[in-house]
Amino acid sequence: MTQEKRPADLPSAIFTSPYDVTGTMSGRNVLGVVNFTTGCTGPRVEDSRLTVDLHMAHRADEEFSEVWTTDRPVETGVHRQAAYAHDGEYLLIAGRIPPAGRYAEGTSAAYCAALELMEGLGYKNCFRMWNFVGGINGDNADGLEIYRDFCKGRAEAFELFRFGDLQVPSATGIGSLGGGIAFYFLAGRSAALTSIENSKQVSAYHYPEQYGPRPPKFARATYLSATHTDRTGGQLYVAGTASIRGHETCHEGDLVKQMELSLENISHLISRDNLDAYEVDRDAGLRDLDNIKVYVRRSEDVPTVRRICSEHFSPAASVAYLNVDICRSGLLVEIEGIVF
Ligand SMILES: C=C(O[C@@H]1C=C(C(=O)O)C=C[C@H]1O)C(=O)O
Repeated sequence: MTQEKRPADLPSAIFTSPYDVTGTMSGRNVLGVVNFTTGCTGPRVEDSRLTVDLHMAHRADEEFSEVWTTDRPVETGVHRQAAYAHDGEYLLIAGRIPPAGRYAEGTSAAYCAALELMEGLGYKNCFRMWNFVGGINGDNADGLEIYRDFCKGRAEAFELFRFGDLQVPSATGIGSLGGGIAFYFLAGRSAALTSIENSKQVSAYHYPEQYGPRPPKFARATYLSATHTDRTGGQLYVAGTASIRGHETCHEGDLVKQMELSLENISHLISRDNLDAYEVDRDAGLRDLDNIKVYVRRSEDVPTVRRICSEHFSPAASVAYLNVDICRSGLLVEIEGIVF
């Protein structure tokens, strides 16, 4: 971990054992604890701490917690079904849509509640969203794939909030082992953000209709900095990235090639070549990534995925492997991370 390098005015998170959350805080305040665990419960404020349980682990030995911390004092609260915590500069908000036959309406309502709260408290710059979708590749009650159903609801909520495509945050939309759909968002008050696309991929919000009635609305990455003029010292939040070129799934059935293309997509995304177009003066690489989550569809692929990751990521980086389904049934692996 490279926590000491992080500017105090930008958010930071670490991965830790769920049994050691308090021990690893070194005097910082906790904005929220996201548990990747063996069951899903609604987000809540527990011991004045925002706590989220996501059903993303098959066994106790796979569990971990992602802990967001801050130097500033934290306030927590509950708004409709969402629970949140904020420190005057950053807000973490989490919600959940319980298991249902259809998700678009519930997603739109839950997203609207969260966006409404963000707007009301003045955290208008949402820079990262994570979505955990139970039965992601299964069908809803109308025969529409659950991921596509979710995308429909999300697009509707963004429309209601007049959230333009160029403002969408980077995101992850990934399978979970149960519990309906759970999500958490990060938003800033005064921090500046730039949405970044990958010049080698079609923007997700422009995917053609073959992938569902409404496209997935997210950016490939967001650059978050204390001010608009800071084009060097900010953070890069890399969205869940898979073996997709243009808008097409590549290398179906070939794990190693999918890993290579996913890594290549991230390399290009955070390289000077791609960032130049956004006036972000950075040339980052895979070795700069931290808080990496690697989603692997087939459990038997995990050892190979681990080996390939160890060849590309810094040995100091935190990397979590999660054995869950991925938004397109042809995808075997997906990777996200943060350049702090
Ligand atoms: C892998 C892709 O999409 C996935 C789905 C996302 C979503 O719907 O929010 C975001 C990133 C990925 O987790 C992709 O389309 O490239």
